[in-house]
Amino acid sequence: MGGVERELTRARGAAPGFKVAVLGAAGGIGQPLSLLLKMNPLVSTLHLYDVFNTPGVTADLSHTNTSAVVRGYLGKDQLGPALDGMDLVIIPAGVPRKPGMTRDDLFNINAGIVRTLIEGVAKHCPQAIINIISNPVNSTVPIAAEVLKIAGVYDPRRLFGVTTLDVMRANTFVAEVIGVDPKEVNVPVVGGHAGITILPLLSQTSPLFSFNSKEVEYLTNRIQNGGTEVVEAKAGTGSATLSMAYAAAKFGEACLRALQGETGIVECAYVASEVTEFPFFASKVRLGRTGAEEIFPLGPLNSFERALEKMKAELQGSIEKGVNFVHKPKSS
Ligand SMILES: NC(=O)C1=CN([C@@H]2O[C@H](COP(=O)(O)OP(=O)(O)OC[C@H]3O[C@@H](n4cnc5c(N)ncnc54)[C@H](O)[C@@H]3O)[C@@H](O)[C@H]2O)C=CC1
Ligand SMILES: O=C([O-])CC(=O)C(=O)O
Repeated sequence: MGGVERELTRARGAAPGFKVAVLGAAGGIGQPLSLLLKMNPLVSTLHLYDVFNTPGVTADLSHTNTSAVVRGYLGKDQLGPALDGMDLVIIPAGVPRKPGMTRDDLFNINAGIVRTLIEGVAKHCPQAIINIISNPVNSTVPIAAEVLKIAGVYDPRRLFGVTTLDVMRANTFVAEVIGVDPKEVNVPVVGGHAGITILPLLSQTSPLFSFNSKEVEYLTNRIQNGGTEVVEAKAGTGSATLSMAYAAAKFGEACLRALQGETGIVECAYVASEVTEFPFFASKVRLGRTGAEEIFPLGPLNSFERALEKMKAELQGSIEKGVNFVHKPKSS
């Protein structure tokens, strides 16, 4: 960067707003997510970190005439500067699924990536709100929690697994069935973010609607398998990127609005929780200046939804796998 550019960047860096880092910014989710964040007036500084192609993505994005200052960081030596002073860190780094794979099949690669990135967060911006997108979310969030605990900076209110795409899918598919604008629909989706751990509470859909058993079965299946629907349609080239970027931008914005002091913001997310027997569970969360300020109980469930038992082994197993990963000796 030349002297004049540096001066300009420095001057613009003083604009009010939040500092946001995207880790995995050059990827399928990272690029459109970074574009949406660059368009967000709440963001004053946007740091793009990846192990690949961030100079190109940064140069490209920096030509959009919105006020956020965008800076690129490439490779692990630049992780520290990418994270210094960030208010919000969004993590879509890691490999996506191919047809025939489960999210858990990504564990062997993505667990280590998330551990390293969270070690960076613990060191360089321990106060930041963290939004984890990298799969398997049911395990990567417990991994992050353990890493933050070891570093002595764990605040469970600040750590979120992003499940907004499950809610967006639920709202979209329910709106199709009842014939309304998806913007008017809100379906809480609880549990986790994989297969049967994704539990849409169709009995609590707003506006209230009474589905017959065929509709419940169809909607539950479609919401639980929404990710696989995209993986199969993309036929080996990846998983949901555009819808996920939109979902992550929405959830990130909700976190920033809450940090700014807006009240009454409620979103579903996968968080440390005492709402069920599971130490991590996705449910409705009230966001505030300190992160997840209130986790709502599940509310009245019908007999279909009460089948939490069905997800028990899978969710508990994924959580334990994440915790154990951090406590076993590093292989490299
Ligand atoms: N939570 C959710 O609802 C969803 C989660 N995902 C998950 O998001 C993740 C990313 O998906 P895509 O963007 O489609 O994948 P992608 O492969 O297109 O992009 C991933 C990016 O991460 C980068 N990366 C790899 N190792 C890294 C490291 N150590 N540090 C920083 N960056 C690193 C890669 O260079 C790449 O640019 C996958 O694990 C996928 O399963 C995808 C959709 C929805
Ligand atoms: O299905 C995948 O692998 C990606 C994902 O989590 C989703 O789209 O919900």
